Amino acid sequence: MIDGGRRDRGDMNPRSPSAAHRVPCPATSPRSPARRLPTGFAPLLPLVDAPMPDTPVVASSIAECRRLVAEARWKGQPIGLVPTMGALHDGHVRLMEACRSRCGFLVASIFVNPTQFAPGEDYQRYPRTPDEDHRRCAEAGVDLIFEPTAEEMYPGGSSGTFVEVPGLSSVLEGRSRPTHFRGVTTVVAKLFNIVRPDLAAFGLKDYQQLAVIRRMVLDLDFPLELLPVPIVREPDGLAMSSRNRYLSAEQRRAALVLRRALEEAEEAVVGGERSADRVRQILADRIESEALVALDYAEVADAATLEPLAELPDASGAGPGGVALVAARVGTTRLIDNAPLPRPAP
Ligand SMILES: Nc1ncnc2c1ncn2[C@@H]1O[C@H](COP(=O)(O)OP(=O)(O)OP(=O)(O)O)[C@@H](O)[C@H]1O
Ligand SMILES: CC(C)(CO)[C@@H](O)C(=O)[O-]
Ligand code: BAL
Repeated sequence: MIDGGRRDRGDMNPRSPSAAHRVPCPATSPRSPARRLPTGFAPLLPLVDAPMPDTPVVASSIAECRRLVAEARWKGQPIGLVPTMGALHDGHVRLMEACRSRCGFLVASIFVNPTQFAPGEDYQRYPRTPDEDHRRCAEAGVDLIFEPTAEEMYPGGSSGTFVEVPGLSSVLEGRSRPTHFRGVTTVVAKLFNIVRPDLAAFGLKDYQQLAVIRRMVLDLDFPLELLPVPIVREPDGLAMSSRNRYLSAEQRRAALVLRRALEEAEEAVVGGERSADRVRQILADRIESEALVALDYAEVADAATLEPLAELPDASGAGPGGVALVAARVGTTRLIDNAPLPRPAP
């Protein structure tokens, strides 16, 4: 059972500074007024072995991560986990804040997972911003950053075992990225086994990813609660994404068409449209009207099973109803977005 908010981190100092170290907390952080030390001391902070309650510890080994989480669990603190691939933005911070408010000890993992990238995808050039990531984690109240190397997670370079959720993994994103979700579920299963969280937060921006992970948790009896977090958008509506930084100013403007298409689909359904095909057409027409954007898919699916709908379920029924999901390329950058569709009046 998750309860919490209580933060007792006084014993969190790692005994082995070589295996885990503390993130120097920014002097401006509201969380750590006691840590405003003279500048000259800053480089020594990771080596100091005295309690420093408001800064995350960074563990790069599985053993160290397990040891630190075990200490917190032993103290009765509910454990929260936010898995990320780094290049953190406000969407990630929202996940951390949502999880923070429900747990006593918050772990954020930062790992660009090679097994979810196909050859030719952007694994090598995926943005890596460790210093800024650590600063954001500190501000968001993360207690432990788990930041392993690829060799630590996949000794020898690959995994001998994969976790797969067939069906759900092969539609939509899975059609364009056939090995993607197998890599996601494998690494998330590993993270769940390493951290053994009570609560794990995932963003609704990656709607299908959450559906796949939910199914894995159910089928493999992971003893944890999933916390879905709504999409965080830029003020102009673009869904925040680490990959947005690949976009030129012109592409950034063009990418707004994804959100506009979703808004038009919602408006059509509010106006009484029941045909999923017509809503798909609205999505596709809007996205294809933007010359810099190449549509990958525009789907209207059941919000729980992700099966394509023929008709949008009306307000006489119960349950989640429909969801519109879109993916497109803007130059070489692949972006996704989605929106729940309201239930039209019967
Ligand atoms: N705008 C957002 N709103 C809510 N959650 C988000 C948002 N962006 C990412 N997340 C969530 O953060 C977690 C980590 O995602 P990830 O590190 O891949 O970031 P990302 O911005 O989605 O990157 P990418 O550009 O590679 O898709 C996932 O659960 C993801 O759904
Ligand atoms: C869940 C995840 C961290 C697994 O690598 C990744 O797919 C992501 O960042 O959404
Ligand atoms: N957020 C999804 C990670 C990926 O595209 O690989």
